[in-house]
Amino acid sequence: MTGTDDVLLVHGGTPLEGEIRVRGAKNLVPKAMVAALLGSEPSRLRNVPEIRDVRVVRGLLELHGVTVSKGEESGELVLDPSHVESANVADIDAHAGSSRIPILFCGPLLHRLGHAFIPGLGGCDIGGRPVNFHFDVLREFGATIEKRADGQYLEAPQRLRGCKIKLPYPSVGSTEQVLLTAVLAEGVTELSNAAVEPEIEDLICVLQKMGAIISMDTDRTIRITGVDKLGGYNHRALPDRLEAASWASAALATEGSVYVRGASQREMMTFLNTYRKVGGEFEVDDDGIRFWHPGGALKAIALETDVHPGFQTDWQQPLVVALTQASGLSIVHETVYESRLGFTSALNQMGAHIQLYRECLGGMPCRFGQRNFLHSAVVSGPTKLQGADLVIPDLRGGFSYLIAALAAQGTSRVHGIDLINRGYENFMEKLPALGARVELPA
Ligand SMILES: CC(=O)N[C@H]1[C@@H](OP(=O)(O)OP(=O)(O)OC[C@H]2O[C@@H](n3ccc(=O)[nH]c3=O)[C@H](O)[C@@H]2O)O[C@H](CO)[C@@H](O)[C@@H]1O
Ligand SMILES: C=C(OP(=O)(O)O)C(=O)O
Repeated sequence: MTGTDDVLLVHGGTPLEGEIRVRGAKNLVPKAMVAALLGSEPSRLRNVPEIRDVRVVRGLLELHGVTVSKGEESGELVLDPSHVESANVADIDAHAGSSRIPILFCGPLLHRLGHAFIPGLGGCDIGGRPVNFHFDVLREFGATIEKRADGQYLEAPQRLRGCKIKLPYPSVGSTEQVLLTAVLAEGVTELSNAAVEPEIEDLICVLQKMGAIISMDTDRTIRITGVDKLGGYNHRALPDRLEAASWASAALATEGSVYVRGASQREMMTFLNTYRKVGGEFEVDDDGIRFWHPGGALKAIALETDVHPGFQTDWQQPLVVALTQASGLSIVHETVYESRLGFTSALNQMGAHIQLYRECLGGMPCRFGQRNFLHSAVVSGPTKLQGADLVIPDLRGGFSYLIAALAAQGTSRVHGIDLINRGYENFMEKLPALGARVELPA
């Protein structure tokens, strides 16, 4: 999509009503695809959504000699890593800035080839997003790393060795880096202060199916006993709890009712508790969750994002739009990313009252409190939103703008909607299916 194709006209004021389906998680599927690189046999990944991040990783894997083809069922990919050793990666620069996933190729490529090249990373612009923990842990395993103008060059002079690592912060990507590296390293790796997001547990399930030996303690410690060889896997990806929560927030903000087929309660417990505190209703059945606005006033809340099992940061932006419709003062403390509240200035242009603060307005001081970042917000509501011209800043901020435009009176022009394809499967079909009045400009 380019030019006017990348703009969506949203005529607001209609509640979202109906049913949509979520498939596998954006934050698991690409990593499970990378895991296939570690195997000596083909892997089958099911419940794969058609989103840009999957296409990007597919391209990268193919460049590295993995044959990726469609399986028998819809949403199934077969990944055959038999030709990795003979791949020609001359075009890898074309993948620079595509997503955050290339950094996770380090361990698998070092095991298979003894070297790896990682181009510049992409991902949402919601903070500095350094990768220092990743490179620190790879050095612990015995890798050498050289930073050049075009990216990072890594080598494993000998087989990587298991080690004892403590992460400075329970980073999702760094935990995945350790997992994807330790499974074939020599000896035992003990990782403390690990991230334990549901997508990480699902990646551990994938690796265990391949033959890895991994245990998880209740105190954020993960132990991995390296093995000499891994096979393939057959796995159904866990559902996307982030997409599900986005549609739930859209139902609340537009005073609608949306059944999210595929949504799973277990991975969404913290979100569901918060949703109930705001005044949203939900009903869980075996196939999904219905979310709705029961009528009457929504309640203001205090909300702090955190690592799992806390309130996931990727749920924050869509829910903030619903909080503009709650009565009273809501407090939001973003503790995972230092710059994830910038999207609120456009909501203010639409009529919201959101004030940002550099202080930690939460129960506990976070890493950003003394560092001059606008990472807390006070949302006063309820406020009537008016349609506006909006430019999408990042993935969840983008979906939040769609929600705000749908909840607003009048028409909004939302620019940059292609970014939403990175993590929301078929959202352009799902919106009208829920009764949203959206159109591409003539
Ligand atoms: C593709 C994917 O799965 N993305 C998710 C992943 O991102 P990602 O894996 O990039 O997020 P991390 O958990 O690593 O980052 C969390 C925090 O740690 C910091 N940090 C991280 C690595 C590092 O080397 N140094 C460092 O300082 C980051 O700047 C950030 O402040 O987890 C995030 C937190 O749940 C989610 O919001 C993203 O949707
Ligand atoms: C921040 C996100 O993703 P990424 O890490 O891929 O930028 C997200 O999914 O909201």
